[in-house]
Amino acid sequence: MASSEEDSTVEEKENNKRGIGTVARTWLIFYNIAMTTGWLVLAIAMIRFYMQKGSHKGLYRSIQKTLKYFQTFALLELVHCLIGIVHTSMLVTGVQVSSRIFMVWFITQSIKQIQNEESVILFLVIWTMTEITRYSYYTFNLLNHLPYFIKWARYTLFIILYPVGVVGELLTIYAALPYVQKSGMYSLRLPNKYNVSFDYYYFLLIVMASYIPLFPQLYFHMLRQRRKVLHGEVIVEKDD
Ligand SMILES: CCCCCCCCCCCCC[C@@H](O)CC(=O)SCCNC(=O)CCNC(=O)[C@H](O)C(C)(C)COP(=O)(O)OP(=O)(O)OC[C@H]1O[C@@H](n2cnc3c(N)ncnc32)[C@H](O)[C@@H]1OP(=O)(O)O
Repeated sequence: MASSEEDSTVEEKENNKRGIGTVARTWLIFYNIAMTTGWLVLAIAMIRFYMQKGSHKGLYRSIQKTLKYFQTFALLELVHCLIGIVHTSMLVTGVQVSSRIFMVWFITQSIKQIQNEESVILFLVIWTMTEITRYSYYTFNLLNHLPYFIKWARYTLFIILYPVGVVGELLTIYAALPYVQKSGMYSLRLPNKYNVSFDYYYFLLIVMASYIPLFPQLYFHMLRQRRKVLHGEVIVEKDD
């Protein structure tokens, strides 16, 4: 009896340390386990596909449903941030999540002709490695049983994976450009009843250019997190 009271006090102290209650903590454990499982399922599906077919052609088509579900669920990360159950920047999370959603729904899913590009497989593999590590890190951390190698992997692998993932994404958008230009998809030409014009082709060029100022912000954010978590440095974050 005394020991279970002690256990719950330890748990309460841990929750207080993180500044979240038991309900929020339970939800986050469930969410992170679900996301780890989702990305593991994707990893296994990709490996099985490649082993059976010996080619990446058709791989995206075979995993698209799972990818769409789990990447779209990541929108909940903005909600977590908004309601204050995770202590992270809304801006950084917003850029990260929206760029992924955009890649899945408005590029790879919308433009079938590019689904067999090597660059699609590149970013898929990189995202999968990242997310398995990231969500398992959060899960073990919330359970207060965090193996050091997962912590190390979470705050080290991104050094290589992040830029490689960005290369995969940019090459994919680049491959989409001719199809977008030819089809005029998602574009609005004048004259029309709203009297506005929108050219998706030029929008994609702007998106590609926006990686130049935005990606370093994410990368340096992660480097600061790394110094804080792996080296215990006290970092005073600017209010972003
Ligand atoms: C509309 C068109 C838009 C187009 C925009 C174009 C702009 C393009 C520029 C952007 C390029 C992005 C490209 C990207 O997609 C490429 C890749 O991802 S490649 C793969 C490599 N990527 C990575 O390694 C980064 C992965 N992403 C992240 O890590 C996060 O998304 C990020 C928001 C970047 C950083 O995370 P965060 O600030 O949350 O850092 P921490 O993980 O250290 O967490 C901070 C604290 O919050 C707690 N936390 C966060 N999430 C959870 C959770 N789910 N459950 C529990 N706890 C959570 C965490 O524990 C920390 O708490 P504490 O400090 O108390 O320990």
